Amino acid sequence: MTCPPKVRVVEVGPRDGLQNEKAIIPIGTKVALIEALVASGLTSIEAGSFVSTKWVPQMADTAELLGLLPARPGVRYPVLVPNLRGLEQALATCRVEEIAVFGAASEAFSRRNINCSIDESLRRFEPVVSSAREHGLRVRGYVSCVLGCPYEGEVDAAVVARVAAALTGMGCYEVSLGDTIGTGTPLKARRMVEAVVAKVPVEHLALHFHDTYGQALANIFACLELGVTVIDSAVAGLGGCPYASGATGNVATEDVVYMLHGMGIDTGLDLARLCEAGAMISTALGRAGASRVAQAFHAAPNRRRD
Ligand SMILES: CC(=O)SCCNC(=O)CCNC(=O)[C@H](O)C(C)(C)COP(=O)(O)OP(=O)(O)OC[C@H]1O[C@@H](n2cnc3c(N)ncnc32)[C@H](O)[C@@H]1OP(=O)(O)O
Ligand SMILES: CC(=O)CC(=O)O
Repeated sequence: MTCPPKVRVVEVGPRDGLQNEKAIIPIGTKVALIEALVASGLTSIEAGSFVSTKWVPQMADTAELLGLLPARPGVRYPVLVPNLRGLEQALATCRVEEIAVFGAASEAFSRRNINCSIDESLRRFEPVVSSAREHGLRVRGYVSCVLGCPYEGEVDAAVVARVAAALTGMGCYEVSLGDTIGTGTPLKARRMVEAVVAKVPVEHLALHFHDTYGQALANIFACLELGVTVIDSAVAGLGGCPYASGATGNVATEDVVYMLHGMGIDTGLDLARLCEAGAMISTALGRAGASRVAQAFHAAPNRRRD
């Protein structure tokens, strides 16, 4: 098997991980989490979203949060932006270097999540992407429901490829492929990425897999061989989507990094510190983290963690 020598991990815990928490998380806890993630070597940490605070109240403090994060050369705190209003808010913080627009490969999910059809969403994103780029921001794109939809079931990989190509075409430097409800399995994931790679160069793709059915690591493994070198994950396996009932968290960053390091793939990350960040937020949330690697290290504290 040929795998990339190096993989970039994009941490989405503070946004995707926390957006679905019922109790409002104190801003100090979010800052402490992000600081702990920075200490582990992460350089791309998705910090929040500029979306309707009625729809996702947990992200209502995003502007204030960004203002509390020290600027660090080489570290970015991307935010989700669904429309021009969100972009204005992001630009007003003077802290945002990168935004992400987020579409879907399922009509029903698109309507529930952002209240418009797939084509309407792409039309809506175009001025957001061009204006963001004019302001010097990097823009990432997401496609949700790439391996299944909570409302429609099966999703056609050709639609995933079409949406990913549209996002790339309008100027997204990278498109992250979201298995929002974690129903994917390895061969299906591989075939989906192959369909996308026929339209978007693999260097512009990232994997964003949720672990609802415990398949995320296997799915990532299956896609690494295709040349994908960017993986989204959330420390302690935090997460879920408010519009995908029953979906659990993202694949845990600790588990991804353990697997990659075990395969000789460099991430530049400190696994022990990632476990500390995961323990910190799990304690704050009052529950055990979902990372199997962190649990194993906790049970055998003298084992090497690199
Ligand atoms: C897979 C994932 O995890 S994706 C991430 C989770 N999902 C999300 O974050 C999506 C949340 N969805 C939303 O916020 C909404 O669907 C939107 C804003 C994208 C679109 O909603 P629409 O109702 O079509 O927008 P519309 O322009 O009509 O505005 C509706 C309300 O939202 C407000 N609004 C619109 N855009 C924004 C924004 N970017 N930030 C804050 N408020 C906004 C409007 O002011 C209006 O408020 P009001 O009801 O008090 O008058
Ligand atoms: C925007 C996202 O969070 C992507 C997904 O999980 O579908």
